[in-house]
Amino acid sequence: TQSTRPQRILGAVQQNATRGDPRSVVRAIDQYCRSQEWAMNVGDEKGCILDSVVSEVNPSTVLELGTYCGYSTVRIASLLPPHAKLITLEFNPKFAVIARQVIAWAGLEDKIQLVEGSSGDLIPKLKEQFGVKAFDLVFLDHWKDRYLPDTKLIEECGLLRKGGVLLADNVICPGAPEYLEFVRSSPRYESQYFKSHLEYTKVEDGLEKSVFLG
Ligand SMILES: Nc1ncnc2c1ncn2[C@@H]1O[C@H](/C=C/CNC(=O)c2cc([N+](=O)[O-])cc(O)c2O)[C@@H](O)[C@H]1O
Ligand SMILES: [Mg+2]
Repeated sequence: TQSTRPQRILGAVQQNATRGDPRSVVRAIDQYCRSQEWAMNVGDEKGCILDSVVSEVNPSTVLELGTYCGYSTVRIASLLPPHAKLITLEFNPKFAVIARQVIAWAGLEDKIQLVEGSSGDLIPKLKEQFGVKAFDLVFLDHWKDRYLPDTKLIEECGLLRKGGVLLADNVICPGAPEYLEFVRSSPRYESQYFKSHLEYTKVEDGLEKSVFLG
């Protein structure tokens, strides 16, 4: 039977990456998606910007919205300090199954908690169910029309600490215009655009980093 793109991405990891070596997992996915078939991973170019923001924030707790195959999940977690935790939300069970195997291949199960369900349902439960106090970093990479409602939900639930950082992928392509307008005009955020390119292409895209001022 025909395999799916996420299954083929997992295959590329299992064939080309070293078990327990997260950066080799990231490299294997980028090589596959650049040479064989495009996929919506944040990718290697924007990934370097992601790495620099993660290293600068040096977060203890990270929230990722939209796991997909786990590329950015592994990329972020590979840079976290020893006791830091990353919670990633994914509502498509078929993607979650793949992402769990990619995370396991990278040997990062202890740092990453993949929770299946929709962000709108799960965000209000994160405090009580997962003992989360507040996030130091949120990486938004799910449906683009959910960026703004979920940001407001995260604020309402008191899940973002003062000085906490929102980092949003695809603010140009496919684009998240309402989100961008909100974080750039709100006095409660200090926003900065990192110009780059859509993964594996020459099309313009970028990341928006927004510091929550409380
Ligand atoms: N509310 C929610 N709660 C939990 N999981 C959710 C969710 N909404 C979506 N998801 C999951 O997040 C991923 C969607 C990403 C959309 N990205 C994109 O559509 C995308 C498109 C392009 N592109 O078209 O060039 C490039 C990119 O970098 C992109 O991220 C999928 O795995 C989906 O199942
Ligand atoms: Mg993206």
